[in-house]
Amino acid sequence: MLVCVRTCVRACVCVLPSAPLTYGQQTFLLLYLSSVFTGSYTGLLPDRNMSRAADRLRLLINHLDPSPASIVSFIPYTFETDLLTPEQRVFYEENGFLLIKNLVSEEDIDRFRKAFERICRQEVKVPGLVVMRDVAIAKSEFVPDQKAVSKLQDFQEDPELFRYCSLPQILKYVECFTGPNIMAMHTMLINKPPDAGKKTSRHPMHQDLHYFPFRPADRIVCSWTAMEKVTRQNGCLVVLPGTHQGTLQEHDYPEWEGGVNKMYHGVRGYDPQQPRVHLEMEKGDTVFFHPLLIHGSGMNQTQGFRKAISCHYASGDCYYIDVKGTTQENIENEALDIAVRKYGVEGDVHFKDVWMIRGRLVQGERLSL
Ligand SMILES: CCCCCCCCCCCCCCCCC(=O)SCCNC(=O)CCNC(=O)[C@H](O)C(C)(C)COP(=O)(O)OP(=O)(O)OC[C@H]1O[C@@H](n2cnc3c(N)ncnc32)[C@H](O)[C@@H]1OP(=O)(O)O
Ligand SMILES: Nc1ncnc2c1ncn2[C@@H]1O[C@H](COP(=O)(O)OP(=O)(O)OP(=O)(O)O)[C@@H](O)[C@H]1O
Ligand SMILES: O=C(O)CCC(=O)C(=O)O
Ligand SMILES: [Fe+2]
Ligand SMILES: [Mg+2]
Repeated sequence: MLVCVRTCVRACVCVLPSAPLTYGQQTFLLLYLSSVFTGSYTGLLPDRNMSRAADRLRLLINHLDPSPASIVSFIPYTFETDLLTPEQRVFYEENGFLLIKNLVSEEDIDRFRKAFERICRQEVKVPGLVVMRDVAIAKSEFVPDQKAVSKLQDFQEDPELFRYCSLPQILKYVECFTGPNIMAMHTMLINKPPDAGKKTSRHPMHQDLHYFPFRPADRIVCSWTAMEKVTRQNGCLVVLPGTHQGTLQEHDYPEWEGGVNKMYHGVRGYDPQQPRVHLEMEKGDTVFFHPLLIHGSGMNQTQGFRKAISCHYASGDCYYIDVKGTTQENIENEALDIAVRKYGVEGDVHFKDVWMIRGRLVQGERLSL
C-alpha cells in the first residue's frame, strides 16, 4: 500500500481501496499531501490558491477516516472537464503526454504553411519574430532563403500563425491542464531541415521547463501539431514516458562533434539506453505534453523539411520565479544576451520581462503572468 502511495502518488488517491488505512499509512499520506500543498514538492499549487488548497487538505483529512475512497476526485495533473475520458487522464498522469489524432484540419494547416512561406519570402515583417537557421546551414555558403529557415520563434504578432494558439479545439484540451485562464507563452514553427550530414538537425533530449521562469510546472502544457506526416525517418518527437514525475534536471549543450544549435540544451548525462517512444503522427495530429517530460527529436534523414507548429500555454495564475542560483541560470544568461541584442535594451532587463512581453492571453483573465 505504501509503495502504491509513493509511486503513484498523484494517481494513488483515485485507486485507494475503500478499506480504512492504518495509522502509519494515514500519516504517510498526510505528510505527502501536505508537502504537495506547502510547496516543497515540485508540482506545487499557485500561491493564490493556497487558502483553497488548505481548505481542500482539511477536507481530505476529515474524509480519510473512515473512508479514504472519498478523495477520489483529486488528480493534480489534469482538471475535471467533460472532455478527457478517465483513461486519457490516467494516461497523462502516468506518461506525461497525450496524443489526439486529427485535431487540426488540413485547411488550417495549409493556411499556416502559406503564412510560413510568406515569412520566408520576406513578404511580411512580423514584430518580435526570430528566424533561426540550422547551425550547419548558417555556417555554410549561400542557401536559397525558404530552405535556410529551421525554426520561427515568437510568431505571436502574426495573426494568421497565432490563430493556431486560439483554435477552440486546442484550447478545450489545454484547459484540462491549465484551467480556464490561459496564456500562450511561447510560439514556434519548426521546419526541421534535411540533415546536412553533421547531425545538427537533432534536437537533444530536454525538459521545456528549463526555459521557463514560471511555475507551477503542472499548470503548463505544450501543444505540438504535425503539419505533415512525421516519422522516425524525418525526425519525429522522441519521449521518455513518465519522466514528468521527476524534477527539473541540469541542462547543457551536448558534446556533439558536428555542432549544436543555439540554445539547444540537453539534459546532462542523458542515458541513450533508457526506453523511449517515437511519436509518429499524421498531419493534424496533436500531442499535449508536460514541461518536465524529457523529449527531443532525431535527425531528419529525408530530403523534406519536417514541419510542426507548437505553443506553450500556462495558467494565467502561474507566477514568475527567480532562477538565480538554480540550474536555469545558464539559460537565463543566454536568453538575456539575445534579448539585449534583439530588443536593444540595456541593463535592467530581467528574464521574466522577456516572457512577460511575449505572453498573450487566449482565454479568461490575465492574472500574474
Ligand atoms: C528574446 C529572445 C530571448 C529568448 C528567450 C527564451 C527562450 C527561448 C526558448 C523558449 C523555449 C521553449 C521551449 C523549449 C524550446 C527549446 C528550443 O527550441 S531552444 C532553441 C531556441 N533557439 C533559439 O531561441 C535561438 C534563437 N535564435 C537566435 O537568436 C538567432 O537565430 C541566432 C542563433 C542568434 C542567430 O542570429 P542571427 O543574427 O540571425 O544570425 P547570423 O547573423 O546569421 O549569425 C550570427 C552568428 O550566429 C551563428 N548562428 C546562426 N545560427 C545559429 C544557430 N542556429 N546555432 C548556433 N549559431 C548560429 C552564425 O554562424 C554567426 O556566428 P559567427 O561565429 O559570428 O559567424
Ligand atoms: N548526448 C545526448 N544528449 C541529449 N540528447 C541526445 C544525446 N544523444 C542523442 N540525443 C537525442 O536522443 C534522441 C534520439 O536520437 P537519435 O537520432 O540518436 O535516434 P532516433 O532518431 O530516435 O533513432 P534512429 O536514428 O536510431 O532511428 C534525439 O532527440 C537526439 O537528439
Ligand atoms: O520539433 C522538434 O523537433 C522538437 C521541438 C522541441 O522540443 C522544442 O523546441 O522544445
Ligand atoms: Fe521541447
Ligand atoms: Mg535518428
